[in-house]
Amino acid sequence: MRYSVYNFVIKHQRGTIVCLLFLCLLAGYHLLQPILNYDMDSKAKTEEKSIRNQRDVFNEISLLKNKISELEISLEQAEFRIPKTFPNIKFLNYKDRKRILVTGGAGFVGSHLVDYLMKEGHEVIVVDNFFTGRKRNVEHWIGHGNFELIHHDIVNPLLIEVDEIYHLASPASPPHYMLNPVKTIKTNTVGTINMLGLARRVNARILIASTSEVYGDPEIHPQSESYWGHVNPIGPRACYDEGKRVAETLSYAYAKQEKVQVRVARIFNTYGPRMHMNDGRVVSNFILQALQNESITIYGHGKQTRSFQYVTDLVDGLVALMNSSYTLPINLGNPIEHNIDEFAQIIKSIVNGADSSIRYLPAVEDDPQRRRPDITRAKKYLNWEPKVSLDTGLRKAVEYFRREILRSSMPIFPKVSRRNSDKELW
Ligand SMILES: O=C(O)[C@H]1O[C@H](OP(=O)(O)OP(=O)(O)OC[C@H]2O[C@@H](n3ccc(=O)[nH]c3=O)[C@H](O)[C@@H]2O)[C@H](O)[C@@H](O)[C@@H]1O
Repeated sequence: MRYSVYNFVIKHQRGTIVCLLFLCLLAGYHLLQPILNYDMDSKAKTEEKSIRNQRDVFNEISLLKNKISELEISLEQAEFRIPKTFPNIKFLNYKDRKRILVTGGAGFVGSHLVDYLMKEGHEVIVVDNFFTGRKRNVEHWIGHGNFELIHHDIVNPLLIEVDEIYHLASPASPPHYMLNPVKTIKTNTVGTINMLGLARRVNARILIASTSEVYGDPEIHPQSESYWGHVNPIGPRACYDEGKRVAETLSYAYAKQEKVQVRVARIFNTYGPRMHMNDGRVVSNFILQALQNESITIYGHGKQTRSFQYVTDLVDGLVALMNSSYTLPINLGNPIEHNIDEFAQIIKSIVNGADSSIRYLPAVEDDPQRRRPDITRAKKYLNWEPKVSLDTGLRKAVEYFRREILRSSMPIFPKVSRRNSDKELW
């Protein structure tokens, strides 16, 4: 039998091979089919997955693109706001360099004083609660080795080591100081006690920023330092007027009892760049109204008078007073007097194209009717008098407010390089 199968295979060699091949192919097909099917399934799935992945990647890319453009905007703003180099300063050796504290140093007057002291080469410590002060006013010094900014309310004690203190912290614009009268009184009384206490502890000389408002609605004209004033102790301005009067009283009590070296500046109306857009005082109000062709608001009859000094003149006076040996109060102001009606016309003539009408509003309660400093003392003891004319100063203020309006109307601040700009730091 075995022999016959063998013979049959030998005899039909080709047919047998073909049959075997066919059987092998059949078996192979059955064996490979699941694998082939699986491969096709997985290929489809992989394709689907890769499409999904591509979609995810695309979404992520557009999210990242949005993030990048947000970062680009922030960077552009930061580049504009924070110069990479600092304004030039003088070099002072260790012996001449003082550590100077400026309370309210991020405010309008304070920040101009900080610029002056920094440029002179001193170490300056600014303390501000940012109620009316703004970081922006001193940001060109942030990061400088001689500069320090402390967010602190002087109503609470402060323990630092300094050689001199300029105590300027307090809101000064009537709408601001009337907003929270209790806080205004606290700042000028408790805050002043804290600063006088600090001056006593570290044996520092302290300059107190007082005000023409200590004269109230004056019955003497012009006002000299010997005039005791005419203040309504319970009126809406009393929180500031009486607060500053107590600050002066405290200063001389500490001088007499604790031998603290005090200097007292009675500051008259001051204006210039870095005043707040919503400061509410006459200079900023009139300029902003004229620039925007809105009507100019005069409170009362407009015959009340003021004398306006440019901020850098005031800074020169403050520094001269601090460095002098004169200890009684000193008026710092510009003796050129204008009534508010005239002042409105002056602003209109300086702001090109201003077409504002004049609108008379009810008078402000207890508004001082005449104010002009007698600066005989300042001339005699400090050799100081204002240098900047009203026209020059107002043009700078107008330019500043023009930029502020532009700035507040733009989503991204205009790219203006302020690097090494020693002239205009605002
Ligand atoms: O600028 C300053 O340095 C002084 O400003 C204020 O004193 P005040 O003179 O009343 O300041 P303004 O609010 O600018 O008022 C000046 C005059 O203009 C008037 N005014 C103000 C704003 C306005 O829109 N329209 C207007 O007619 C006021 O009624 C006032 O008669 C502060 O009380 C002082 O401490 C500060 O030293």
